[in-house]
Amino acid sequence: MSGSEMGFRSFDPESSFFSYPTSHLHIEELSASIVRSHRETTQYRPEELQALRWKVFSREEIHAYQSKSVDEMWQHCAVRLTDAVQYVVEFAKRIPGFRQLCQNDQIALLKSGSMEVVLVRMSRMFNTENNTVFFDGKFAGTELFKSLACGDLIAAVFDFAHNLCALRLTEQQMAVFTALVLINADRPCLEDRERVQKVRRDVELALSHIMHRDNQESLLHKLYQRVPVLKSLCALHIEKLRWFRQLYPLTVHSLFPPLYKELFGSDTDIQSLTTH
Ligand SMILES: O=C(O)[C@H]1CC[C@H](C(=O)N2CC[C@@]3(S(=O)(=O)c4ccc(F)cc4)c4ccc(OCc5c(F)cccc5Cl)cc4CC[C@@H]23)CC1
Repeated sequence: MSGSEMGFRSFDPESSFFSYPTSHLHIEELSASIVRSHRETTQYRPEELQALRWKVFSREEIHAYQSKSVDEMWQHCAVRLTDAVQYVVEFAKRIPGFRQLCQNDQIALLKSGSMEVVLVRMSRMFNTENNTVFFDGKFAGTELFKSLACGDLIAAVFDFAHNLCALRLTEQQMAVFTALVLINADRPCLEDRERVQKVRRDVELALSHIMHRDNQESLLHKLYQRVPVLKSLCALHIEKLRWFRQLYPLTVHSLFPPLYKELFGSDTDIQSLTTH
């Protein structure tokens, strides 16, 4: 295979232009557009979160959350999760290559990956010094979520956020990592797996390019190690939702956001995720 077929323009001795392998330029552009999409579709900037870092809930406020009924607190979190997922849908739509995928595959990737991206994004909202997460305008510890009656899931969600937050990813690294979490050719129900793999390949190159540039290649394997934990967290969430729906079928049916039910309810077809 010749250089030009591999996407390399040969050096032209006449012109002063020393050509980069086009793939490098393409990867640079891809990284920049993913970072821009991330910045445009996250609800809080790192500097805002930094400024709010020590704004924690008072004992009375925590008690108020703990006094909520199970179904009320579940509904509250379901609404917040659905809101966060909508930002992830916006993020996905702005990733070059994602929109070129067929509608079915865009929806399949969002259905299986959006919760994982939200959980990765949550690590930006975490304070490892007092083990709290930004929630409803202040930082909250696990005890605030007691009325959800799923302490093991909450503990696992906090644990994941803590470990990822401890890696101190930059916004650029976080942006490209979330694109990688989303664009996964092993997801179920994909029509054109090859196409997804091709888009993923470029995002993988973008992540290693950024980590190399930041001299933090050692973080790459730590990041890849966190991915299976995401999968188990989402499985645990679905398991808890089944338990919750048995107890409170009406709450789920009439008070949970339709998008939440489409994403996390069992095999309902997706209406509101259509990404045109
Ligand atoms: O876009 C941004 O910038 C950010 C905005 C804020 C986003 C964020 O952190 N989040 C979006 C909503 C929220 S949360 O803030 O409500 C929250 C909930 C529990 C926690 F321990 C911590 C936070 C959330 C909601 C439900 C959930 O699983 C489904 C679920 C359960 F697990 C358990 C019971 C009921 C339900 Cl339904 C998991 C998470 C984790 C991510 C959290 C992250 C992205």
